[in-house]
Amino acid sequence: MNFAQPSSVLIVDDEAGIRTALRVNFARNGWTVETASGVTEAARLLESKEFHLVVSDMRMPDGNGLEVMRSARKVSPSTAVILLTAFGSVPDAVQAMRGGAFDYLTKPVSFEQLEEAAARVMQPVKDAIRPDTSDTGSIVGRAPQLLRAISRARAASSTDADVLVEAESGTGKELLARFIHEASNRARKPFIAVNCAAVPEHLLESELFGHARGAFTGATTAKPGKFELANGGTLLLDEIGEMPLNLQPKLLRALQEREFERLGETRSIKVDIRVIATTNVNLASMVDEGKFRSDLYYRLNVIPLSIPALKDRAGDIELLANYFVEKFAAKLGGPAPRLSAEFVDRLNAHNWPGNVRELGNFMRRVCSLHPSVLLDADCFDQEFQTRTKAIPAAASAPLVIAGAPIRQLERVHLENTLAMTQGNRTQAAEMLGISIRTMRNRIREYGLPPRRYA
Ligand SMILES: Nc1ncnc2c1ncn2[C@@H]1O[C@H](COP(=O)(O)OP(=O)(O)OP(=O)(O)O)[C@@H](O)[C@H]1O
Repeated sequence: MNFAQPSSVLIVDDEAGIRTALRVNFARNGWTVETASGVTEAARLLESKEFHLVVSDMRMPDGNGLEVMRSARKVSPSTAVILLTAFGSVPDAVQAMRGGAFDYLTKPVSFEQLEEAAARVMQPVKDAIRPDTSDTGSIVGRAPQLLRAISRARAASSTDADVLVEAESGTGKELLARFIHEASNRARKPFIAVNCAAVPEHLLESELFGHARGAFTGATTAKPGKFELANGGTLLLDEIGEMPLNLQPKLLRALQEREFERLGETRSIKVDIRVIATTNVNLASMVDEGKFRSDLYYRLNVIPLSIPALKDRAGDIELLANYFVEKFAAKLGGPAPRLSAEFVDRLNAHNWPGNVRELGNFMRRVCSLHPSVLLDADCFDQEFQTRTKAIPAAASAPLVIAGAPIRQLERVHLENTLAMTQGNRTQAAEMLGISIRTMRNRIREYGLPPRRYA
């Protein structure tokens, strides 16, 4: 099925006046417009033609906008859907985002607002590239899937709902969480991050909820937890899949009631926060395996967001490589080297299992070891070989035959790298461009002997 040309939009609303007004305005801006008066008619049109954009009212006599969105998804997952929700209806807005809407707008909607949202569907590039060289708040990229994630994050930021970001390690989950915070009306309040995998299990409860003086050995003073410190702002629960099962009921209650007690205290503390949780393991399968409570999963997953892996973002590898080169050059105070076409080809040919973090680390190494005006194929090869060379012949991992499952390849790559670093996980994680906790997760997942990789 081909897209109707040029930019095509389907307007779904039971009010004829709104349909006409939107038809006229979209057409004036060069869009090809079709309209439907309800869910059934919309479904019929969606089956006959593919649209770039669907703008649908949320509540209609024969159904709702979520059903229109489902019909669109079924035939064309790439069609963006903007839902128009009733003024002040937070549940509608949250439902729209949960259902995967590109954006939602609150009625009464001005055509300018709608055109602005629609423009993001069609011309998202300039919107997403921010020439900011600080470590936060700048999400570089223009791949459509990334832009969609950013748009959804922007839409989520104007609700107060909790968000769950599921994506591979190093794809920018924390960056997206900061983006949501900064775009929200909590921006002037604290953004507090807790890495659930990095805090030792026995300290996590007090880290999150605080403790009274004397609550446990070593608790010489009372201390507030991250929930309290984030009051008014946003709490990031990074690597939520690492939350121990015994702590999950207390976390669930804190999320539901926004109320908890410090360890060793009976007084309840109330907070006003937005929680963003991130994970690079599939939480739904952890629920199936009984490792994560389903009620907590559903409570966290109010607005699901995902970020595509770097290898699936055509064009972004070069863009990011240039961004990192400029960033390092700015730090060192010199001009940024250019990337030769061969260098870029080689970058594009690699599959970056550690995603943007791995690319950033690689570019930093290349820039510091090859101070030249042009980074060419040789620079790439030398640096890449240094990373992958010297896998000891004795490495116990078997050879991988072409066509073997990717996971097998990853396992072997991991084993080889760990063998190369004599089992030093931190060093191996740095080389692979993944975080130490991802390394820990993979070692566990693949059942590699933990003591060898201390
Ligand atoms: N689109 C991007 N533009 C610029 N920098 C990025 C982008 N994505 C990621 N980065 C950078 O890559 C590094 C890793 O990003 P981040 O920590 O947000 O990833 P993550 O998915 O949370 O990783 P992990 O799961 O390992 O915690 C950071 O230095 C971040 O600034």
